[in-house]
Amino acid sequence: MVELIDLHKSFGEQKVLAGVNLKIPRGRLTFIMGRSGTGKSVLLKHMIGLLRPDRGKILIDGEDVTDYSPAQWQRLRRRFGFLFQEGALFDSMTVAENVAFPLMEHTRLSRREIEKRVEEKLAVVGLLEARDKYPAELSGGMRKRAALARALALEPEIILFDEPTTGLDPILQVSIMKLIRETQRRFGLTGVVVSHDVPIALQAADFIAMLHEGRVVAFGPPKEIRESDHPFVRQFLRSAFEGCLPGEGSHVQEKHGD
Ligand SMILES: Nc1ncnc2c1ncn2[C@@H]1O[C@H](COP(=O)(O)OP(=O)(O)OP(=O)(O)O)[C@@H](O)[C@H]1O
Repeated sequence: MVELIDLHKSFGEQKVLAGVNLKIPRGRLTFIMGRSGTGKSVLLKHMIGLLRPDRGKILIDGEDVTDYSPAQWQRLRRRFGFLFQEGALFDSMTVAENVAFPLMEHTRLSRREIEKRVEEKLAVVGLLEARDKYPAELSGGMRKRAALARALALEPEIILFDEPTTGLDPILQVSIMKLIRETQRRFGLTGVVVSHDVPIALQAADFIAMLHEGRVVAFGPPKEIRESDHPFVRQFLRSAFEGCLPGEGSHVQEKHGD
């Protein structure tokens, strides 16, 4: 569905993407992982035309969209939902108004249809009760759920999450990830998650792409990634489990212990 071919991107002297090849499988949840500053968000932004590559191609459903005009991208983007790190809600709007916003901007649905859609999406994320609250009155987890409802409002085929669990306590991290996973399955969405969280990724992902030094150095289901013999992948997984109590994560440490 989304295919990146030999994608290159530099900012001035800084080379960020150095030949990324990645096929995002349709209807599955793919995690993009890698160290901080390695270009995961930059990669995500190429998928929705917010950045243009210096070289390489972006295919969506087999169509080359690399040189789409801003107007073409804008139309295409209606098929995407986003939940960005800074994906702030509008503070001056209630939860329901926030979810309604993209519908008012991008559709010709009637007021009643919009209200119905907003209710549906708030029900999916368990926030119906908070519909008239303002973002400042919500906890961090509720804000993420509201942002998820907003991302779902346009009923996208593809949904992109940039660090959806950052800033939440470990229990909320798991519950948000579960919600993302359930929603993705329920609607058969193509999901892309950028995350640092190895245990969550190993549990929730259908596929994991490991980005390192500007390239995807490993791609596969969690089991394959776990068994990868790529030195960076091994180091990345091992670091995630360092500090665990003996026994926890030891399968990774045993396998990659050196
Ligand atoms: N618009 C831009 N202009 C200049 N440099 C940029 C721009 N966007 C990103 N960069 C640089 O590209 C590099 C990769 O950034 P990116 O945000 O993609 O990293 P990341 O892997 O998502 O990091 P993190 O995990 O910390 O969020 C960084 O060094 C960043 O400063």
